Amino acid sequence: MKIASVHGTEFTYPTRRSVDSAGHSHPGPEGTAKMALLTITTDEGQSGYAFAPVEVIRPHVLEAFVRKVLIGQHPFQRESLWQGLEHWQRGSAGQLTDRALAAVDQALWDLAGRILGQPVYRLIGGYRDKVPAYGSTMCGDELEGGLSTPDEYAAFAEKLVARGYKALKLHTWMPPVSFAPSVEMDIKACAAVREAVGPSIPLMLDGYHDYSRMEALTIGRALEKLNFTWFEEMMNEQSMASYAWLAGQLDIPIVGPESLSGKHHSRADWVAAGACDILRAGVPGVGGISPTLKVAHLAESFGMQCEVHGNGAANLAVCAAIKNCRWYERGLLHPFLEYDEVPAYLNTLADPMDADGYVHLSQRPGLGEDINFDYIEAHTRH
Ligand SMILES: O=C(O)[C@H](O)[C@@H](O)[C@@H](O)C(=O)NO
Ligand SMILES: [Mg+2]
Repeated sequence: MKIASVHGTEFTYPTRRSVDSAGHSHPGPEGTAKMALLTITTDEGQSGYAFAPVEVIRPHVLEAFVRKVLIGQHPFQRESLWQGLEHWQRGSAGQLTDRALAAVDQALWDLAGRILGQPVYRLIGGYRDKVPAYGSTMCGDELEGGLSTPDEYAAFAEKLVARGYKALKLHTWMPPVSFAPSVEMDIKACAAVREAVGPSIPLMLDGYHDYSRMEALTIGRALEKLNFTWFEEMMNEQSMASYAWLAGQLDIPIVGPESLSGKHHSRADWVAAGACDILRAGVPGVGGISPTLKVAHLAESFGMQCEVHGNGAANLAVCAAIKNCRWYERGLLHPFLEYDEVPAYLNTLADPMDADGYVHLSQRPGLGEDINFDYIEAHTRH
């Protein structure tokens, strides 16, 4: 069995999510977005799939790098294929991104599951069949009735608890919001949510990502008084020393790194430097399911949790495969958007959550995404 073809299909789909100048998503008018579906097919006709941003797996990336490494190789040789792609990254002038490696690794895992007739979460560990979710809000905004005031965060938090979430994470206000960043507003939002949901619901803050050490310390001390569960990405993650300093000043667990590049390599440095109390890795951000597992196993070796960054079938599979991840990040959520609405390119949700706050793993072979191939075909940009 060998990999015979690799191709990307660019398609459009309707969305009400828009992205601000800092890359944060917010509700917006009904519009059209683009997505790509990566398909890796063997010489025996079996295919594995992964969704990715169009620019991540654009034709140049597939032709200049991915096909050179994959074509003619056994599809189960994932580690060798991943290492081959990582080798190409250094000389790619930034064209071969970690997210491209992630899409390829994800599609190879999906392919293996489809060929073997097994869900990927069982192939990579199979620790549990359902995972408790925390509701992860969108970043704050200036939309009346949205997430524009501490009281609106509090009202939304009550709705999320009523929906079944057993924990909540606030993304608060960030530029370009006119009054952001604001230490005072962040603390007020956290206090309002704690007041609204009561003392027993685990709460986390993932606010502005570039506070100074003293600003972060002020917020951290307030979160300790509010009995928050963790404090995430409050300073520039390129300064590991700042995180090590803050972790030494606070009792509340510091979570990271999320956005930092360097895959499992940089995360090993954070553990060695004591820069975080809980490690963080997401499949798109660290280059795939395979390196995310390496981060999770690294964390476990040091007695640490690894909280997986982000939603989606691949992140969910990792959460279900390992013991040292407490939550699945379900989001991003907003009062104006219905997260449970199935995207047009799927037939069913990748992460259905029951009334008790558990997300159940699909038993479909592969990553379990119920892909609407007819929709994608009909909306493909040729
Ligand atoms: O910074 C962002 O765009 C969001 O916060 C996003 O990364 C969100 O998924 C997050 O930080 N989760 O922890
Ligand atoms: Mg985060």
